[in-house]
Amino acid sequence: MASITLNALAHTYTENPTKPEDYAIREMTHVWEQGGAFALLGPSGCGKSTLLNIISGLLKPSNGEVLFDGKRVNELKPEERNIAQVFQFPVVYDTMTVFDNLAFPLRNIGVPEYKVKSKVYEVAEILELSDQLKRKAKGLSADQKQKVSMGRGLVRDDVSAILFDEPLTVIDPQLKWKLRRKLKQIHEQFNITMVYVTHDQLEASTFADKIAVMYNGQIVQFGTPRELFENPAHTFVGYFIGSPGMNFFDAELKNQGGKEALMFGDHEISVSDAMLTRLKAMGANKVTLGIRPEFVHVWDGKNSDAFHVDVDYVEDLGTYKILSFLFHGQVMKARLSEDQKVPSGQIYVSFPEQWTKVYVDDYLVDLTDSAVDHDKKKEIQHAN
Ligand SMILES: Nc1ncnc2c1ncn2[C@@H]1O[C@H](COP(=O)(O)OP(=O)(O)OP(=O)(O)O)[C@@H](O)[C@H]1O
Repeated sequence: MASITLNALAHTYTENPTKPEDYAIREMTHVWEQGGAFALLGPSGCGKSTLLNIISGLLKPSNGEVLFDGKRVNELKPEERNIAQVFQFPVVYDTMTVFDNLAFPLRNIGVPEYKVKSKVYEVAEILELSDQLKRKAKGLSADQKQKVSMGRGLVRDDVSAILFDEPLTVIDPQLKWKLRRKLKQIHEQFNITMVYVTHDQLEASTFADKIAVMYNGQIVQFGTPRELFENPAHTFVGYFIGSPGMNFFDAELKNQGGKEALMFGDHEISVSDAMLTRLKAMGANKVTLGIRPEFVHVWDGKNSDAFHVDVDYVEDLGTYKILSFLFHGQVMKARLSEDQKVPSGQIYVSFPEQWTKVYVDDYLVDLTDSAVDHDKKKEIQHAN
């Protein structure tokens, strides 16, 4: 078991990189603490597999270091790193029995046979494979094979970490949920550092205590599922997490009757005085505002403090409804609870100040950070 540190790590597949886009991994420093259950979440092509392959040693990074428990491992071969990796597609030996497949990683490092037996039985029990041990792997279904693949990752006590690269891709939807729960249970039982790569937010949040959201070769936020939902640090996190994602609209900082205000067309959007002061100090005249559909307040009747908007349509999703409305010509969404009246025509909505997030150059303006910190985050993204 180990912590995994990525220190000023960057990777390019291009021989002579000249611009940030030439990097599959843009410079990042990141720590996966020992024993944690983590997810690496991001869309296709954002660099997830590249990062996993660098950690496991299948790929040599262009810059920076990988450290396990503080020790540099860049020069170690994959087999010397004690990392177990479970891939999208099962890696099993078809001609071997399930028992021999599970025993393989242990026999490979010369573990005595009595220990092999007890460990294989233990892992088979957890994965509900005990009654399959004598079967040849060839006859197993895809999800049983993937369980064997996972088991091969779990049998060794000496692994520093287990990396899962979209491990449930080939699993039936009904079984996915069960296996995800199983993995979580295994994590609690074994206390091994686990990094679970996926493009699926539900998979990430059911498995992981903390999720790293990756976008364009950068980890743009590392936080609990709740933090990512309530306080997206980057517009991409707002857009990618949640269903539907965050509403975004552009606003301008203007002087209205001697006082600064954030305006969206003719509408003044309510943010704190501290935020207005911060934006002025940053020289940020144009900002992006974000509010989750769950936090848009839809009033039942007329309200002088709310915006008067047009209902576009209402989508019924069973236990809740999504209302689409037009706000100054822009389509926005609000989530209605089951018991909420379905509005039509013209209605009143408001955006509670605490849930109206302000972004400058895609990064959250966080009043708990200094203005300098905001610029630093931007700089990191544009580094290399
Ligand atoms: N061997 C390679 N040679 C050149 N470019 C590559 C290579 N492997 C990946 N890339 C590029 O690096 C970027 C990151 O790819 P990577 O496979 O790491 O992303 P990913 O998030 O794992 O995507 P997916 O979920 O589709 O596998 C992409 O632009 C991809 O085209």
